[in-house]
Amino acid sequence: MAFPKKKLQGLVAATITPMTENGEINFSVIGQYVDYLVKEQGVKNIFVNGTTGEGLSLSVSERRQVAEEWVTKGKDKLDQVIIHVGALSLKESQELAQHAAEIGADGIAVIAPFFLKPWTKDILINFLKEVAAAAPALPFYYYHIPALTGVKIRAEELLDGILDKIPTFQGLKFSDTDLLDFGQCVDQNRQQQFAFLFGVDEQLLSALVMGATGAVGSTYNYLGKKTNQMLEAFEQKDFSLALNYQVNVFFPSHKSQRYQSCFLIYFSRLGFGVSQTKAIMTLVSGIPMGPPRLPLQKASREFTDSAEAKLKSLDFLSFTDLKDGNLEVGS
Ligand SMILES: CC(=O)N[C@@H]([C@@H](O)[C@H](O)[C@H](O)CO)[C@@H](O)CC(=O)C(=O)O
Repeated sequence: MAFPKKKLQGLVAATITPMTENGEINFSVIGQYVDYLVKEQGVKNIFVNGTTGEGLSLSVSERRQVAEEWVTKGKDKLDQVIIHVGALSLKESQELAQHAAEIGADGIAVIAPFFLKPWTKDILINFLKEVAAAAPALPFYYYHIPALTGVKIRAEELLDGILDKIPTFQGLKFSDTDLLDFGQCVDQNRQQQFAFLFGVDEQLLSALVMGATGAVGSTYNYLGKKTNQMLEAFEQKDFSLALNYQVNVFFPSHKSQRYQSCFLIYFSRLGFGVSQTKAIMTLVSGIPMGPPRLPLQKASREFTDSAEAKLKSLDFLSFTDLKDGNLEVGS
């Protein structure tokens, strides 16, 4: 099957679903959100209704509306809009896949069903195949996130011969820390033009070494610009600069001076997930993301106050030059 679209590569922001204080979806800020990603973060690909977007906590009707809003507002601004259409019900998943095709999305992604689970590769493939068939003109991505789905079938095993079963298969979104599995996926599919999109932001540099062609993640909503600089350094083979970005932005040593100023490590100590992502994105972008939906809880006041103080101390919107390995602005 020939797709007219160019290969999905580079950074893909896993979008947040903005909500009002009373838990309804706040469609009114999505246009502004698109502009923020493109202009402030240099990110032109998005992944909608995934984990960060609380896709599985939305009704089917809400998922359709959210997808539609992103496609509409992203028209002529974004390069690719990928819609996550995974669901426990095959029927719902197919409906969402068909809908994504109708509204002009650029691709669909599906996680493994996670309540009544597929226990073998063949069963999982059968499920994915049925969903993909509902949108036969759209590129299909498998979203591998075993820690959340509990489906531990190795991605490398799943990819073996996948085009025979799912002709629209275009790539893998790999949200797991098993870099051996990821590396094998890349290595064993060198003949194919698949996209290998890594989903553990703090480990992206290692995944680039293993052959990642792009990345999907929550932090690219507000760390897109910085991470693009890391991708550029990697591309230029300036590995020490690339490492500097990854280490400074995501995981400096606990003992180092930088620890106090590091972004993700600092926040992960306070507890980091979708709720905290919403709070940080609101602070950094100025666009209200609102609370998450139950069963998630709003980030605590303690977290938000502490995050705000930290962001101010880091002068977060204007990082100093990382070439010096220095992120310690005003702290
Ligand atoms: C479990 C989880 O939410 N993982 C995130 C990461 O971007 C994660 O937030 C980041 O690596 C920080 O830990 C993404 O893989 C999820 C994602 O892409 C999505 O929202 O679908």
